[in-house]
Amino acid sequence: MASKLVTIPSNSMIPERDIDKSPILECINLGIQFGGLKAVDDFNLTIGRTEIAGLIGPNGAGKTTVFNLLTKVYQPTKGTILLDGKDTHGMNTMQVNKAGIARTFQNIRLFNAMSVEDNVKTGMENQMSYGMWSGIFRTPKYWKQEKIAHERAMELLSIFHMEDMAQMKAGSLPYGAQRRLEIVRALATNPSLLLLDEPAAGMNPSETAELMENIRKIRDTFQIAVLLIEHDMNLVMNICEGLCVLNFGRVIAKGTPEDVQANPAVIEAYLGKQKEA
Ligand SMILES: Nc1ncnc2c1ncn2[C@@H]1O[C@H](COP(=O)(O)OP(=O)(O)OP(=O)(O)O)[C@@H](O)[C@H]1O
Repeated sequence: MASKLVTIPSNSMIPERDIDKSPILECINLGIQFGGLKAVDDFNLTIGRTEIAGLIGPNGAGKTTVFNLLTKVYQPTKGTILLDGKDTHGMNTMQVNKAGIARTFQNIRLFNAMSVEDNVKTGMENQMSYGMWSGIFRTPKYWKQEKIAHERAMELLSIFHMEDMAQMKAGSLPYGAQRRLEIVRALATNPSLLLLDEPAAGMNPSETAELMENIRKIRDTFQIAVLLIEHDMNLVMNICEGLCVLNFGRVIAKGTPEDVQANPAVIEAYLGKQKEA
């Protein structure tokens, strides 16, 4: 047990139950520079296999840039990202998704003209093994995989009680349901780490409360890790087991929500500003 503990960085936020397992994500001295701007610098973060972690900080702190680095929208200028112990260097967005990272976006990005079910199925494309010809000629292999995809899509939609919406156009859903659909689509890729970029943005308090329950349910059901960016402090403090606070691209605090809330640097950089608002 002691030797396993040595591999976990002392300042990590990993919860007790994950401490004897290898972390799902390790960012080591990660950084990216845009011209003269170090948008993210010396970013170190370790996430446990079933941890719900939060990435917070003021506007422009570098949170979404971290997500873009993890998902290879941007290649880091320096540092290393280990996903389940494997270096993701050189991977592209599709490859890193196949390796286990899925995300949602700050601004909803659904295929509005497609049905809810088909939106979910787009998340499964990585796992489909029938070729173009099977698709065109609708071979038995195609229908078999379609049946499996349909059942899986309905099962995932049921997490959010959205089965009845399966045939509706995604663009016609109410706002909160569109946000939930984005999460379902991300889950359809079978991730081991789910990145949620401001999942509660634009939601009313009861939708936010339901979202919190659903994030916990996702973690418990699929035994995966969740890293979320969120400005809703109530949600963050309630649901996250560990928090990492960014300011001007650098980590200024890490720890439990209680530790972070009491940290003077955080109060000044972020929470203080919120209180004044
Ligand atoms: N492609 C890019 N080119 C140049 N600068 C960029 C690029 N992407 C991000 N930045 C800059 O990097 C910094 C961090 O931006 P980022 O969007 O990651 O912040 P954030 O913490 O997610 O902010 P918010 O909470 O407002 O979404 C900002 O100064 C932003 O202007």
